[in-house]
Amino acid sequence: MTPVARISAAIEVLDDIIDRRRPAADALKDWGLSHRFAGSKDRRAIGDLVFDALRHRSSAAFAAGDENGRAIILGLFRVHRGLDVPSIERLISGERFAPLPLTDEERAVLGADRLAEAPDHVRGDYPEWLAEELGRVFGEDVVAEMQAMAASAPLDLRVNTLKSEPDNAARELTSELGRAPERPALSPLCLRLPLEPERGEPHIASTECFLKGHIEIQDLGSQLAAEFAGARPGMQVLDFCAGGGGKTLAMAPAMQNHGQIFAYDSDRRRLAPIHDRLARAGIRNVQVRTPKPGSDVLDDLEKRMDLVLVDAPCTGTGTWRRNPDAKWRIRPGSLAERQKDQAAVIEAAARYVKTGGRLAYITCSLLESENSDRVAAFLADHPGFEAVDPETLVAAYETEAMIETGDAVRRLPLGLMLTPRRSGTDGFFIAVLVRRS
Ligand SMILES: C[S@@+](CC[C@H](N)C(=O)[O-])C[C@H]1O[C@@H](n2cnc3c(N)ncnc32)[C@H](O)[C@@H]1O
Repeated sequence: MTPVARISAAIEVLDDIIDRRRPAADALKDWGLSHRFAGSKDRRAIGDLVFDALRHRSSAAFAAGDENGRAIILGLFRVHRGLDVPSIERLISGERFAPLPLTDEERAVLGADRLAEAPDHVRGDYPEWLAEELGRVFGEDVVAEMQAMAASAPLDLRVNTLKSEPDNAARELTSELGRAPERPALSPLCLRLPLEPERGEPHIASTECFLKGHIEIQDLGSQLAAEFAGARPGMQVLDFCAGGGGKTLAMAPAMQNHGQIFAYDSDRRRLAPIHDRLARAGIRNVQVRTPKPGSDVLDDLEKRMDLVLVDAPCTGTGTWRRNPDAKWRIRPGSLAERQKDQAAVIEAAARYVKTGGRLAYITCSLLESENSDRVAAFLADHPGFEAVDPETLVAAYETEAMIETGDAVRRLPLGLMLTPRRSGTDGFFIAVLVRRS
């Protein structure tokens, strides 16, 4: 396909997403099935353009004066790819399968550079109904924070210190991929591969480095959230919402395979991939507790844990860089559902914390109604728990990792927040509570 035919295809897919409220992945898959002549490079280029358009959907539509697929693509070129109107005209006209040439009206709107007058939620590309929530956490930084959330994300890897160490893993990866990973200052264990649209995402899962368990794919924010929880050698730890095991796999090396992690999730299908991942990583101190109907598989752990990690189900607003479709699909009803889940999950998890033990509450959400409010509500009902001062959490990590985090980690009254703008990570919230009685 010619580049301009790919633009037409992206417009078609976007219209399908918008008109039929379809998930982007489904619309792209269907387009591929009905256009079998398109090769893998075409599909990747069309997918990249569609996802980029979704990242900037609101600002691009505003700049082009309409909300359909064509307007969003035109606005994207104008505002986010820096093309002036004559360049856009040249880009889309003249060939077979090209979008129709610009109309006079489109030319005028695109040329007017109206975006500076747009409301915050348009300039920051987030849903209007979340303006109050996001304003509450970010105040006057809301547009800058959300613009950073609208950028695309790099691919982060965590070095598994049970099997390798950062310099070796970086060398190994460089020789396998033909490019050197970056080393983000916030963690000695993170290797980062910035996105290279021309080459596409490297297929990490087929590298020797990955297959031998030297590295894991994990956003730096998720790595840091596990670090702040503070798992140490010899501890008894319950990962209460273990899912596919991202946090368990990060905590086990921090415990140097000493002590015990119990990995549990109420959904056995989500837990399933953890077995292979543990084996590949050479982890020996994890017991997976798969739920069984009619039996309490955590019964013996009550009030025995040094650390209980609650990586709570949430709206995932902190992961919009990777999943821009989700930001336009989230509804108030789903936020309310998640808040109920969070209250239930933190309550259920607390019974396993021993006196003097810690309860770490983590979300990949930016919304205080899923973060500090949930922690505050729990503390109000459970006077035996108190929040660890966020400054203390940062200081402990800095000592352990031998780095200074500066302003990259934001201190909220009850916990820490990571964001793309500050920490160059997905958005995460982490609070740690201690059980005093
Ligand atoms: C954010 S995901 C966990 C991700 C995982 N910790 C990781 O790092 O890969 C939240 C998990 O909570 C689980 N969950 C939801 N409600 C739960 C409950 N009441 N008890 C235990 N797990 C629950 C979900 O099945 C889901 O896997």
